[in-house]
Amino acid sequence: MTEVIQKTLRDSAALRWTALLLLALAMFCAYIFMDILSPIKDLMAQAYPVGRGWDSTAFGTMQGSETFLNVFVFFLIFAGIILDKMGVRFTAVLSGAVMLAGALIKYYAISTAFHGSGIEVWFTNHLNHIPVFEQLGVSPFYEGMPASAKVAACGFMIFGCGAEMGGITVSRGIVKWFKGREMALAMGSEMALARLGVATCMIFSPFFAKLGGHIDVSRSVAFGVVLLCIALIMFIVYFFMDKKLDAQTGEAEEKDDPFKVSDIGQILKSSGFWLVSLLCVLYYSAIFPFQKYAVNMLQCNLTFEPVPEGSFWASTSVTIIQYVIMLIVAATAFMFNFIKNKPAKYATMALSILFLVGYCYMGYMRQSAESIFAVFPLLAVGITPILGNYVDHKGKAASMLVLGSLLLIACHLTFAFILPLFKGNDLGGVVVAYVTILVLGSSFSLVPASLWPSVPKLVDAKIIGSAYALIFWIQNIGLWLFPLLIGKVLDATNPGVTDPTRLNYTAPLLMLAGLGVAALVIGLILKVVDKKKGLGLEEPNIKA
Ligand SMILES: NCCCC[C@H](NC(=O)[C@@H](N)CCCCN)C(=O)O
Repeated sequence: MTEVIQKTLRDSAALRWTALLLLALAMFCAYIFMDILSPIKDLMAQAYPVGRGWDSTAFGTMQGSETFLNVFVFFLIFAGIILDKMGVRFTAVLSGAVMLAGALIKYYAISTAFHGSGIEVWFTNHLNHIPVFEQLGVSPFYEGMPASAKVAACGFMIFGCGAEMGGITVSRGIVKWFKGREMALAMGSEMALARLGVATCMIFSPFFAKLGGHIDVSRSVAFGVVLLCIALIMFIVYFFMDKKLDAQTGEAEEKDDPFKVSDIGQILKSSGFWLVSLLCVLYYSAIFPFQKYAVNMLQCNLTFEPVPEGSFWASTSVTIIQYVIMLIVAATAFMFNFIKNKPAKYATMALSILFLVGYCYMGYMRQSAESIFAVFPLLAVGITPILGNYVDHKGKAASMLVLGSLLLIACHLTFAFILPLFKGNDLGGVVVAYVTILVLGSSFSLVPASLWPSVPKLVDAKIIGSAYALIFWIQNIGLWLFPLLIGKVLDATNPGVTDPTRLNYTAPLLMLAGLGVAALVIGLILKVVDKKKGLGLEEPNIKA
């Protein structure tokens, strides 16, 4: 008698990768919105109608608001509980709707309709002091903050809740569909698409703001809002796939064996969980906050020759060509994971490296810090899935965390002490900058590709959502604190410097290298604990 094996959606590679694509595309859109105003800080500083009159403090306060509710109102903890109680599909759609609601508020604050409205008058006169937060010294607004920045910050806080909720939901969704299969490759691919989102935003936000020769900053935000509508649609389509999967497996995770708040105690008792969380906050605090200052750090340490107006290197078409090259690098690097034939595999890799070199050359010819730093997310796009694939088949996640921290330290020290030696040496400085950024990009692939897929090895599947939420919450404290600290250290170590391209970045870079040292120590302890307790972090995800 032939046995009939019941196949579910996740047994089909095409369908589980489709589920991943839906989740990853939604996060791609979310990452674009996260940084939508970052590349147009200079435009936002100009007076209305070109910009909105935001000085650096207003801009920085608005940018920092993304993590505010997650950290200080513990929203992420609630998000984790919602995820464990309600399941992946419900939370995915909820996070998409919350992101969109926050984004619409931010769009309204920056639109021309807000200017001169009653709401603008109200916000100008209110919310300058919020006693409960002021006592903690963490007020989200300040006296004199432009009303548009305040309302945009409110929207961004709400968006941040949705985005981080989306982040933990997607992680849990990937565990649900890929556990025991190519889980790290799937997580690596999702993060690669997120990095592509950052690069897309860096290129297209200024493009939309300046479209047609007439500056309108709200167009950039509108572009982000449209993408978040697409993100919500992706989550809704995923909802139906996930529902079908549960119907097939009969898992109904939210009904059987329901989550209890007391389960969180179980997570907190795991030493592996604490070590991974600490490593996460230390490592990411030396990366994401640095990303916000990196362009300025390069401007301070490199010498750029202005590119003549009207030349090819100053044109819009070069932006588009660079973006297309970026997509080719990403696509060829991704294909590398799936090609079995060895010569074809290495030919694809060579092609990817060739286009990467072309991309770097274009960055150099454009003579701007932004175009040089744009290679940072690109390298992560290319190699995060490759490293994820390695973790799936060979393991070694804890060793990769140690190596990633070592590279992080080396890069920040190079930026602090070696790069300034090349000031005035155009080509030498750019080569040192590119090599260091590329090494930092490898580190930024090693750690995420090994850290996130390790979490399911540390806690029970039933409470994985809360575990991811707790890690994100701890990480968000660092993401809120370190951009502020970098600014303060910069001010303290550069008294009287008024030219923003002449700042000395040694002290903040040393602080970031210090975070790397702490992450390295935690990584080494994690390796010891892993061996002693048999956590399985060095083991492959796919057992032959
Ligand atoms: N499925 C998501 C895995 C985590 C990816 C990770 N993102 C984060 O850690 C976010 N909490 C922080 C995003 C902050 C951006 N402003 C990543 O490596 O991107």
